[in-house]
Amino acid sequence: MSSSHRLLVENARQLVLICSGGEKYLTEPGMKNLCVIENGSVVVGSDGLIEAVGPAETIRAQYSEATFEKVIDASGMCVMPGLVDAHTHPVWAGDRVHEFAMKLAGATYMDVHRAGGGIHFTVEHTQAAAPSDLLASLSGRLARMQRAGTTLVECKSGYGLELQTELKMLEVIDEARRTLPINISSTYCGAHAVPKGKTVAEATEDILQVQLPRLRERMSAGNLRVDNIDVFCEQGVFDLDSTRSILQAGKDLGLNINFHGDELHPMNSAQLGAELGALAISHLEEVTDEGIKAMAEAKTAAVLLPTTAYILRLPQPRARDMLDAGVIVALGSDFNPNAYCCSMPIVMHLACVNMRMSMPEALAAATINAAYALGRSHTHGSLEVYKHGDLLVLNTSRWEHLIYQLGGHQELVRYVVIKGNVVYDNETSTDL
Ligand SMILES: N=CN[C@@H](CCC(=O)O)C(=O)O
Ligand SMILES: [Zn+2]
Repeated sequence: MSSSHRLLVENARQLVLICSGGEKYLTEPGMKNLCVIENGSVVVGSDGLIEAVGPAETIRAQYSEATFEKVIDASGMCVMPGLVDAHTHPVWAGDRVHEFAMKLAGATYMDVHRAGGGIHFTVEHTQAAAPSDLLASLSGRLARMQRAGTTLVECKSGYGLELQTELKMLEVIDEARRTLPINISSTYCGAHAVPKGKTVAEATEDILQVQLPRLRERMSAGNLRVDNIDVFCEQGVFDLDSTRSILQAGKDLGLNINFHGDELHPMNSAQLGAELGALAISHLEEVTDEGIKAMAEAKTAAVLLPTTAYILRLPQPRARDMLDAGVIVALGSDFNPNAYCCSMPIVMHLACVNMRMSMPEALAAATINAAYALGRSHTHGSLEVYKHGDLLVLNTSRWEHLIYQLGGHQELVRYVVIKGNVVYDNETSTDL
């Protein structure tokens, strides 16, 4: 092969493909047996897509005449797909460090919410913020995530709760998607809380009659891209009926259903999601056996959020029961002013220790299955030919160190690559 290519990463001690048969997701048996090549190389073409992966000597022979814009010698290092964060709330103003102190002193999430804090506090600050300030803080947060290895991230609106601010947030997300290297899946979450002074019925009516129709106009005019619709289905927030009507209306607009369910109380959100053909449901700390069965049958991904259960001291999501039942389990950081974590390696560590997942299961959940939860597993989530050349080079000889070394990703991540371009080069990376 004599043509020019964007990137060659060669001689990786371990090349973790995740899977190699075009799988759109992995369930428990596949998650336990990830596809790993010892001493492997990967080639990314000038279109940013993976052109070849395989044993180093095979790639060397195949590309002996080729030229590359960049070559990374990954001898002694590991290469894996970029991580996928399937659930974040990264657009907001006004941190909530004072509430962290309240919660440490014993207040529950709903105590703070009912007292007008929590999401309401963030809504007030986000409504008042200029789009340029929101974009600046979003960009900084996404850069942090990228340095921790995330190359595809879901970003929600939901701190507006009225048309203008929800649109402002979605526009900021869209601007980030157009201008930053990180891949973004955008989610409309206008039903994140019931605005102060409104009933659930009034809030639902506003979403159905005002917000969604305007969103439809903006999307069909081609000046706003939104991928998913979300609702916080919870006691004291949106009940099952209002959740159903909002999600169905979003689906009618062509959005993927991807919502918060069964977090603090069993709401039968899992059964509702399965009935509506949801692509994913997040949280699920309180999911029932029937809900687990329904999700497995409907192929609705469970996006588990270990930071939330950790910070709020909630019961852990039943990851093992879900995996055993054949549910597609994915992971997300849930980055938001309540759970301030930008690191998927830390999320995987918590999933292993607190939710009893194995390291291969956690990595599959943070790559191919998280991509599935965002409807992107045909292009992301594994190192396979024709997928995006999004990958990490880790300064360690075994990939499991990324999970084992709690917080160690800051030293272990040597390069982050998106579509064959190095977007983070960590010269201070060390292998101890
Ligand atoms: N549970 C609802 N939403 C977020 C929290 C958002 C917030 O507290 O600002 C979550 O997923 O944890
Ligand atoms: Zn959330």
